[in-house]
Amino acid sequence: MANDTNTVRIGLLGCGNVGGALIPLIEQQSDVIEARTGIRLEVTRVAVRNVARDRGVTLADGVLTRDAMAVVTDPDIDLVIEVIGGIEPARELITAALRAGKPVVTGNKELLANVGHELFAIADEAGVDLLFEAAVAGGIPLIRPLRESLRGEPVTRVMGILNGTTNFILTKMTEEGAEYATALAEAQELGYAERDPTADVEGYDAGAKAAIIASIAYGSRVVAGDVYHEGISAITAADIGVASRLGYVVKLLGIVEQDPETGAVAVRVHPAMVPKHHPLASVRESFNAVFVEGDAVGQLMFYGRGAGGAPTASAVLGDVIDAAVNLSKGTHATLGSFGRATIMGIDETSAEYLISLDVSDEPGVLHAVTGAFADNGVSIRAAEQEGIGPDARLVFITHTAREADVQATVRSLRDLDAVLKVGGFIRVIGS
Ligand SMILES: NC(=O)C1=CN([C@@H]2O[C@H](COP(=O)(O)OP(=O)(O)OC[C@H]3O[C@@H](n4cnc5c(N)ncnc54)[C@H](O)[C@@H]3O)[C@@H](O)[C@H]2O)C=CC1
Ligand SMILES: N[C@@H](CC=O)C(=O)O
Ligand code: NA
Repeated sequence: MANDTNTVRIGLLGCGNVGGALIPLIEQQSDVIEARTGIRLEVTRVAVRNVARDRGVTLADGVLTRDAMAVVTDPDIDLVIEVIGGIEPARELITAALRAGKPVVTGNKELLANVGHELFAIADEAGVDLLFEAAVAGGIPLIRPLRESLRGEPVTRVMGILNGTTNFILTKMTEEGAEYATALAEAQELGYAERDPTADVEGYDAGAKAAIIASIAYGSRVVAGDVYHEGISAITAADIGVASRLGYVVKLLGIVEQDPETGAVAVRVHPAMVPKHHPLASVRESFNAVFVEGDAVGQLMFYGRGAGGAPTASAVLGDVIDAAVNLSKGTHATLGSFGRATIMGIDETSAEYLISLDVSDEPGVLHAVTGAFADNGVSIRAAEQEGIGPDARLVFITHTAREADVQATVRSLRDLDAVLKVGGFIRVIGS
């Protein structure tokens, strides 16, 4: 912080969807922020990859540079915001900023879910903030409630829609019959998707967010590699149609649970059929929603814009103000020290399952198929036949069953001569 003024001079790394929305927001709010905190925020330097690009924000001469490390090490910079994304050079830049005693605000879930523990240790050692509300569920305040308000809560489960891009795609496919590729292109155009949208559609982005949530909710370190994930790229219009006919919508869910006896943590991301009456079913477009369930507090739901430049910039700015106030007082927030979590694999989790089968039209098929379920200890809650003759398809929904048993059932079904194809396999959550 400049010695003789109340101005906190910000070095902004990245000026894309988020950085580009943050600059005008800071300009618009700076008088209010100063009146409330006594601190004036000033975006002093901005690092981007391509300085020639028109990014729709007006910056004074000399503010833009391609050299992000020069911004971090500039003695005129008090606080650093990282909205570049990816592991490197973000990791190197944040490390350098923290070691120089500069608080950092980031929206980079990929980085935090992989090497967050290393960066938090450096921040603690340096006695400065590393804040990241924007990294999980964009503009929704979730990290602060989890780490502050719910600190003493025995959290049993956190479950939610954690990726705006995939929720946008699924909404367009469900409501408008849009093609997957067209809906993805629109999400990219609207600034929701990651630079490489594979992270969104294959569940890595939601997985990174789920790992961060698990670490904070259970106070033990969960990393991206611990998360089981399936994305939405294999979801077809037919899957969405079957789900709809049966009274469900398809959502990409992140689920974080702890075994109350062993303390082991299971973190998974996969498409799921959610009953139409469930609150998560009504979460549309780029909105996110996160259910937190605790023994004492019961059920909480956090809802709002999980992606997009302006909502994410809002979360970044909240952190920037906190970090600036802490800097002026010589204090900082701390996450505490996290040991490594014991991880429970997907095999040990439970859900209901929809399994659909293309079968041959011959006597005894139903008997053989239901036998495969029974042999593996999986009980059937509902069954129906779609079509007749050679096009017949059997659709089953199980009672709650262990994933390992259901996977064994699917293997048994594939071994049956009468089963031509296991055409659909999707977990059912929230019944
Ligand atoms: N877009 C969204 O809805 C959300 C994004 N985030 C996160 O915020 C971060 C930024 O996201 P977006 O703004 O959407 O990305 P973007 O791709 O639109 O912008 C990235 C910016 O970083 C700059 N950049 C890239 N490499 C650089 C380098 N080596 N040196 C200097 N500048 C460099 C680019 O020139 C660009 O200005 C990512 O970590 C993302 O996961 C988090 C929540 C929501
Ligand atoms: N690509 C992400 C952006 C916010 O985290 C998403 O679609 O949710
Ligand atoms: Na958030």
